[in-house]
Amino acid sequence: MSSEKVSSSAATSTTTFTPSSGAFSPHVELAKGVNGLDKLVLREFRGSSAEVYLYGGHVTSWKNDHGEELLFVSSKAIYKPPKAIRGGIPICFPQFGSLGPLEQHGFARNRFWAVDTDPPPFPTPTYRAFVDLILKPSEEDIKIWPHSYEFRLRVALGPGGDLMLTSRIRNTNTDGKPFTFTFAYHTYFSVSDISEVRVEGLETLDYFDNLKNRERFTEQGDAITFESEVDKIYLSTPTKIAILDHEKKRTFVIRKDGLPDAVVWNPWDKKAKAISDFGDDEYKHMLCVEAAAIEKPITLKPGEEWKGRQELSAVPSSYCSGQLDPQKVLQSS
Ligand SMILES: O=P(O)(O)OC[C@H]1O[C@@H](O)[C@H](O)[C@@H](O)[C@@H]1O
Repeated sequence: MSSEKVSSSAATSTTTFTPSSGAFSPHVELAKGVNGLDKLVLREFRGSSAEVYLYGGHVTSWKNDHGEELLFVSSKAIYKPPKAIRGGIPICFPQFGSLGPLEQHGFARNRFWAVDTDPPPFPTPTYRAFVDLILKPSEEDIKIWPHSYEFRLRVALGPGGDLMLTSRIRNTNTDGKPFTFTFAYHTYFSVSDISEVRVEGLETLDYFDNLKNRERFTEQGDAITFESEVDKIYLSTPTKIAILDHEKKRTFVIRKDGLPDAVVWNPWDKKAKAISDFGDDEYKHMLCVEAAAIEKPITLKPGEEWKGRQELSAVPSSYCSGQLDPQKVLQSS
């Protein structure tokens, strides 16, 4: 199946540790971030980089080989529990949004993850710059979501600067019980001006509109552009979605696997003012396009594992010289 559920009764052994400098490859460095929080900095030799906080297993920076930041992080972001960091790539698990009894977007984004020193083998190519993190429930977590799991997150930077996130979630319940979850990579892309941006790949699809009691609608045939608040969950989306930033002459391409849905969110001016860790005008410079599994929640029996992957590329303007042709971007492999 596309979400790559793998059944296995083999017990997995995990070693986690609090990182110290020198524990990683030359492409990965442990550093102190805001408020003294641990972060891992990934660097590729051409100059691209990424940063991941252990708090939230949260990617907060992705830069191309010119050192340009490709993700949006709010100037008002609070790097402190229980608030998730506003921007970058929060992980929504085990619940997307308010679609269940847990706190909004679940708790993975405001827990401290650990470095996984001995992850099970990866089916995807191993890049030089990568880090493996793991989240397991604490006793407190089990009180609010009574399940045992291992959530492994690999963050990898490709030689050309592509950013890959792979999540592997395994049910390790010993009581024989399955569990069910929804999931999203809540990626905040940095854009020059939201009014100049369009999204390709979601035309004609059905979506739930969060601003209209999650009623179901069908998108028109045109590329999606922005002139007011948007909060939609597109269903059964293609494996590639493109975000075209005309002013920056840059196209982001999202490739995804195991994540059929895509959330598109921009709070616009009024909602922006109501979000305490978000600047009043910052909505102009961000767009969330979130690879997700929401409409059909994932159920895992004990021993089963689910995998969900997203790969982000930023195609520079020269590549799209003249007119941007999203179809070519979408059709290329
Ligand atoms: O403020 P939060 O909890 O990070 O959520 C931000 C937004 O996240 C989006 O994914 C949701 O669709 C929105 O409804 C929500 O407002």
